[in-house]
Amino acid sequence: MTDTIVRTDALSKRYGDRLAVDSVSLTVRRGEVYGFLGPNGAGKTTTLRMVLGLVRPTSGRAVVLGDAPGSPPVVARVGALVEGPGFYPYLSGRDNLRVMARYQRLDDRGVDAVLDRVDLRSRGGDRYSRYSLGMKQRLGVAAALLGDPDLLVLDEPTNGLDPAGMADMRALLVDVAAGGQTVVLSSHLLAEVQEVCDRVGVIAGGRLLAEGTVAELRGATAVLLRARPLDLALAVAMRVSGDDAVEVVHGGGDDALRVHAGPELIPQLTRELVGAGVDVLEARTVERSLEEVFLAMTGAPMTQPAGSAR
Ligand SMILES: Nc1ncnc2c1ncn2[C@@H]1O[C@H](COP(=O)(O)OP(=O)(O)OP(=O)(O)O)[C@@H](O)[C@H]1O
Repeated sequence: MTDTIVRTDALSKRYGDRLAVDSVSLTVRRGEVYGFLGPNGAGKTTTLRMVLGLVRPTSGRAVVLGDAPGSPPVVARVGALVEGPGFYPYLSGRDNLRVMARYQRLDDRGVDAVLDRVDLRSRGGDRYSRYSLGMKQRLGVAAALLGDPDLLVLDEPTNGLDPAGMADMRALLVDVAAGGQTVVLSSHLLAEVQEVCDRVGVIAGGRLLAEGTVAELRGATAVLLRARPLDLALAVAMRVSGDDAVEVVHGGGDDALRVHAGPELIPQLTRELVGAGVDVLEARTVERSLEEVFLAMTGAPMTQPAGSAR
């Protein structure tokens, strides 16, 4: 069995003169939670739709579970939540899933199992229209889990959820991946992707800008140093770690040094600084957030203005 669950090669989609997805080549491996991250309009949904066989690529191709997207053997092994699922408001969550199970020629027994997995069993008899948004989203994941698929594709599964609902959803996705299923989710929320995903693909303007683990994308850690006097500290830090490895960072009237080095340099740095008569107020390691990484890659902030998320 191959360990590559999804592979796209130069996958592109053009709508009129707009290239919605521009030569995206990504790889999703078995058992991981893969985050497809980008601002609204970046091309996430279109890419996921091509991976699901719902949209035909203009050029390039996708291979899913070793086969063409949308082919019957692949469809049977993929569960998806792309755009709101069509649930009947007046039926209970359980009955909605029963309808879907029948539609997929699955027997009813799996219904309670998936309700259990999304922690909705005790509320399975309630009408869908009475569910909170978080419960509705979890029911959507339950529907995608029917038939025990190898791959779960979720478009913005936490969109619109409150922090508690997001935390529930994250825990659910980690649990799904721990059970051996592969999860691909899209999101425009960096913090969320940072917390839950093993690997991330960053997309903007239809192009895949980077792909890797969160740690790889953030790059090496740095040491943040608050010391006085700063100019003497700068000279010492440059002597210890090289001229190019030190920069002055300005923040709220409290300038500090950022030294591009790992935590193993902190003892030597502080020793030399103190030896040179510098007062060391703080020395700690810092990692770039994905937000900073995104900014460095695109020159534009990732965060959307409030209310612009769909
Ligand atoms: N059916 C379509 N016809 C024309 N243009 C489309 C169509 N679907 C998407 N687009 C355009 O393609 C671009 C990418 O859209 P897409 O929905 O894939 O982005 P996204 O990253 O999923 O964003 P969002 O989070 O807002 O859904 C957008 O500019 C969008 O307007």
